[in-house]
Amino acid sequence: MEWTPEPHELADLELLLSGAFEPLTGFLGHDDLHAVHERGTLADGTPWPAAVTLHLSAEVSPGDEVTLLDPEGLPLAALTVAAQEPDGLVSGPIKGLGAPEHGPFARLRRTPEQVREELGGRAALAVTMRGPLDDLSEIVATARDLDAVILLLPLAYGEQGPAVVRAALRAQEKLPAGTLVASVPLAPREEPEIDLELREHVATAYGATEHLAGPDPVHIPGPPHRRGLVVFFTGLSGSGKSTIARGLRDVLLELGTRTVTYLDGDLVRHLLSKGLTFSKADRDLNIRRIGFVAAEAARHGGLAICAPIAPYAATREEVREMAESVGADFLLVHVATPLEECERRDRKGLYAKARAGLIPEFTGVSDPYEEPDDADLTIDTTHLPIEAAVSRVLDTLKGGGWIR
Ligand SMILES: Nc1ncnc2c1ncn2[C@@H]1O[C@H](COP(=O)(O)OS(=O)(=O)O)[C@@H](OP(=O)(O)O)[C@H]1O
Ligand SMILES: Nc1ncnc2c1ncn2[C@@H]1O[C@H](COP(=O)(O)OP(=O)(O)O)[C@@H](O)[C@H]1O
Repeated sequence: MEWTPEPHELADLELLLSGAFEPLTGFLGHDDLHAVHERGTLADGTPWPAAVTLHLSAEVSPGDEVTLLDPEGLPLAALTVAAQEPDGLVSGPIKGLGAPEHGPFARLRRTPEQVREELGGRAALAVTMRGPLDDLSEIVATARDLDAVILLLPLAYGEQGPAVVRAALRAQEKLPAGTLVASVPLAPREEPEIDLELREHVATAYGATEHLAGPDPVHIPGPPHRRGLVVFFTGLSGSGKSTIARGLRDVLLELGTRTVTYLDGDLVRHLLSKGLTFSKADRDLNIRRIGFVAAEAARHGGLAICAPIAPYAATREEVREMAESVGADFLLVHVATPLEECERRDRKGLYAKARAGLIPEFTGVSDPYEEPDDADLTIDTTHLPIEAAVSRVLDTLKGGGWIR
């Protein structure tokens, strides 16, 4: 079978294949993980600080071969399953099928072996970096004391990856001639001590005789009016989502201070999600697609407005995570007009049809709507003029500093 691992798993896979995670040769299984958590070693006692795992939600059996793909479908490795835990974690040896040779600064992704060869047995001071180096003098002095070559290892992972490599190249220009740079896709670990220990292991694999950890990057988020924002309306059919969303879009366009992307419900169902039904799987896919486009707009500082029913809490949460993962904010507006009122309005005559059994799986009638408990704003439009509803959203945006 084929499987596309998550981004952090793919990063670990690359390090497993390149030898940067030596002595590991594959994803860890139950006994090794237990030992790592308990003692900071593998089951056989070899020091190893961090979990390196792969989660596979499909069921596999020992001996099965799984082809691991990158998000574009390129085969990266073959995993021979040793075991699968009840929670889906899969262990087993892996074999590389092709080097991932694309992406920014791919030419700087050298294997530990290549770097060690270049060092040719000289002492090396490795500096692992997750952000710019603010003090080069300490590095220069340490390298001089040790009579060592400086090896900058930008830990290029995720959105910030290219920026970290650029910081390493800038530092390289100011450091002594002969300073090497190799980019390492090491995903950060949650616990700082474990992250640091893992960085040391990786640095050693690259031939370091000494390791310095660069300073943690300082994340100063931009002011809210420059940050991306996804305003996500959810509610029953006829609750007023589109009416309020359109009103909001128009006011924002009149103000002219933000770039607005309006993902009109009809447009979505007729273009982006054409052909999808109202089954749970298709509704989820519809919402994920909307979330993906909205997050892309917000990634570049845009303000995206979406107004689907989005009946499932877990899927709404996924969209929140998609927005936040690109550094944008997410605002959930629950248009909480009760079913009776939506049905009384019945603008499109759909509730009548649903009651008559002509439309199956109709939200609120014969299909679920999970009320949000995490809404940033809740609006019941039963006795509210449209302008007042739009004003409530605008006030929230002003209050949060998203518009000025
Ligand atoms: N079975 C069923 N259930 C709910 N809604 C239905 C259904 N069939 C068609 N419609 C019409 O489709 C609109 C909802 O589409 P969404 O894309 O917002 O739905 S979802 O978020 O994917 O659940 C919704 O439009 P709005 O009234 O604008 O919400 C309905 O008119
Ligand atoms: N305060 C309000 N906000 C939004 N819509 C309202 C309000 N009061 C009455 N309505 C009416 O309710 C209906 C909502 O329809 P629509 O916006 O298409 O809902 P949805 O997109 O949630 O299906 C419209 O006919 C609209 O005029």
